[in-house]
Amino acid sequence: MQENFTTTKKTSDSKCFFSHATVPYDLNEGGSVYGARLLEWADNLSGLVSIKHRRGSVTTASFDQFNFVNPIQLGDFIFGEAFISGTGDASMEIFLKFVGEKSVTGEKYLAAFGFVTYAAKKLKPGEKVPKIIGETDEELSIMQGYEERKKIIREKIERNKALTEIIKL
Ligand SMILES: CCCCCCCCCCCCCCCC(=O)SCCNC(=O)CCNC(=O)[C@H](O)C(C)(C)COP(=O)(O)OP(=O)(O)OC[C@H]1O[C@@H](n2cnc3c(N)ncnc32)[C@H](O)[C@@H]1OP(=O)(O)O
Repeated sequence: MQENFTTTKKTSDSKCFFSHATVPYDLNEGGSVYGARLLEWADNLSGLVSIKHRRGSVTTASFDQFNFVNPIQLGDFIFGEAFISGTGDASMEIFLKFVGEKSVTGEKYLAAFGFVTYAAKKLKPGEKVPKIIGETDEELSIMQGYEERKKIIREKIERNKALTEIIKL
């Protein structure tokens, strides 16, 4: 019998949010938030988004890019947001951003943003991840660049094949 897969979903079906008040445990020796803490939150947030989008198991394929724009200081609030910004057959690209906020003045700044690719696991024969429909102006603008980013990823994957041949174990 033919399986009936959900073929399209909206960004709001899977969008996820993160909020946190910076504590000493988050800091590097320079007194700002340790980059790897942000990467951990980013991986977790994008994992949730991709699971909600495909409603099945997923794995992180690549941090395609991650940009640390401004350091986050002790006591600042951090607000994260992530949504599906493009889909392939088995892959989901997640855009995410972290916005810092001074807890007393409310002043906001862009702390970091990036793109992470997740791959769906255990797809059934003929199944693809659902396509994505953007809803806000910001989502639609970011989604416009997906095909160009995917082209770069395909080229990277090809180059990596050659690299993995020469990496010594
Ligand atoms: C049921 C649920 C319960 C859940 C319960 C709750 C749990 C609460 C979770 C909280 C959220 C935390 C989530 C943490 C998630 C980890 O921590 S995952 C751990 C780290 N990641 C890994 O260990 C992955 C290791 N790598 C691999 O397994 C394989 O290399 C991969 C990534 C699956 C790719 O395998 P492959 O054979 O190359 O697969 P292939 O079919 O060629 O490619 C599949 C797609 O991935 C894309 N892709 C492959 N490599 C790359 C790359 N390097 N760059 C970009 N795209 C790539 C391909 O282009 C392709 O896309 P499409 O063109 O089909 O759309």
